Amino acid sequence: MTKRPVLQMSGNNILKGTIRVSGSKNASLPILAATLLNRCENTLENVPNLLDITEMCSIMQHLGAKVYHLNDRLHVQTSDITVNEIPASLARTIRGSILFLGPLLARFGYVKLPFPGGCAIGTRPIDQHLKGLRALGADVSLDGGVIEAKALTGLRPGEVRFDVPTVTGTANILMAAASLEGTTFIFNAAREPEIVDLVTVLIKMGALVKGAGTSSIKVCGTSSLKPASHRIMADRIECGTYMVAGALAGQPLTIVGGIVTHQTILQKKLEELGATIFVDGNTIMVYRATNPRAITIETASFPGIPTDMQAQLMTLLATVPGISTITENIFENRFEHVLELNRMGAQIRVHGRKAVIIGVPTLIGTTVRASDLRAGAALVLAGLCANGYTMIEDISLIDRGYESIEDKFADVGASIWREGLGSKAGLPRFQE
Ligand SMILES: CC(=O)N[C@H]1[C@@H](OP(=O)(O)OP(=O)(O)OC[C@H]2O[C@@H](n3ccc(=O)[nH]c3=O)[C@H](O)[C@@H]2O)O[C@H](CO)[C@@H](O)[C@@H]1O
Ligand SMILES: C=C(OP(=O)(O)O)C(=O)O
Repeated sequence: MTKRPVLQMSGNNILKGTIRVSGSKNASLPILAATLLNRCENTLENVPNLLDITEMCSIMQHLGAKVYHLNDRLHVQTSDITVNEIPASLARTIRGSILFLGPLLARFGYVKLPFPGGCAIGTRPIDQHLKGLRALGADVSLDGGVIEAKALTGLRPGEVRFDVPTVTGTANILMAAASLEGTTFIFNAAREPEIVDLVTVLIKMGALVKGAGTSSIKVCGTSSLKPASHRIMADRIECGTYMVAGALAGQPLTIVGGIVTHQTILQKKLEELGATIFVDGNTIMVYRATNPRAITIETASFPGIPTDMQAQLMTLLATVPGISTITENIFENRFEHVLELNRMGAQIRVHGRKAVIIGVPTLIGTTVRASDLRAGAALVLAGLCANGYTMIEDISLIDRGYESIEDKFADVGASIWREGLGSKAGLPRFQE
């Protein structure tokens, strides 16, 4: 009988040594989708070996792209894309599948795509993506969870004004606009670093883009985009997760390969809590908070505390004396990890969007379940510091976004291992 893999760890770990941050999942996904625009061979470095990337590449291959590794680079050849529909079986595996909407519509004037998958953390509407594409001349309909968009005479540049800043929505409009002759304006755009990384690639392809990283972006597109070669930025959520691990158990934990300027607010919060952090260039050294203080956290879009760090921070606050609070402002249903942390002895109550955390002396190891990617990461952090043995089930959710998490923590002294069939994240490398 197949035994699904689990992560196991013995508790009270001290983390000492150097841990390296991989390439960003949420930057790789739109950049992979953007390669559909130029009908060329593109070369990407630092693409992380993650389940979400494997799924994204499978969709690219379904569409007709050739995707293969050569000397640690991912080559993506998009000359022969013939398909402009994605079946539900592929689209529902990842949130990133929504990122094909803009590029396929721009390339073919038609796309049919079921609602995307991804972390179950709220309703995750896509009305802003559709509003943006309509502003560029698309005729969009929704039928039984399937999106169909047409622009039979082609999309046209225009003005897109988002009601809420959406990361993947901004990426979709940027990609479509980059391939349209003329100027498109995007207002209330997302300012996340992953948008800046995507824009860097679109500029390499030949689009002129101003304002990435601010809420107003101007795109002068071209219908003859060139091939691009790009090194994906470091994963700021993985980096943040290790910073929290350092604040929990670092003696010290040294994090390399991240981008310090992406962590300004997180660093301030960890220091407010009592962790000691030294920064030298992009090396971040984090010492455990020995006399931690309760703090208040609110998630926000960049440069605020990311919603993707909320669960990990909750683990950190679970054993801080006093009463801390976390308000989740981005997604309305992102507290599933509370049940599992409470199972480990935490005292957390949820009141709508606010979690009230009464610090307990220690967490206690037990069997828990990852309900989504970051909830899974939060449980890894909890298990590393708890008293006794912890087992985490449903770890494929963790493999969506953390490359070799158990190897990385084991290399800095943690007692953590994976068991069960398909034990190593088991991600197929695309053929050389
Ligand atoms: C693949 C990827 O990059 N995923 C990230 C991306 O998700 P994703 O792009 O799905 O998240 P959005 O930025 O779109 O969501 C931000 C907010 O806007 C709302 N909204 C969004 C779109 C829309 O059409 N209508 C609408 O109301 C959402 O409900 C949410 O409240 O940004 C999130 C917020 O930083 C991160 O947690 C995810 O890790
Ligand atoms: C929510 C996340 O991912 P996705 O948007 O791909 O579900 C995440 O990375 O934390």
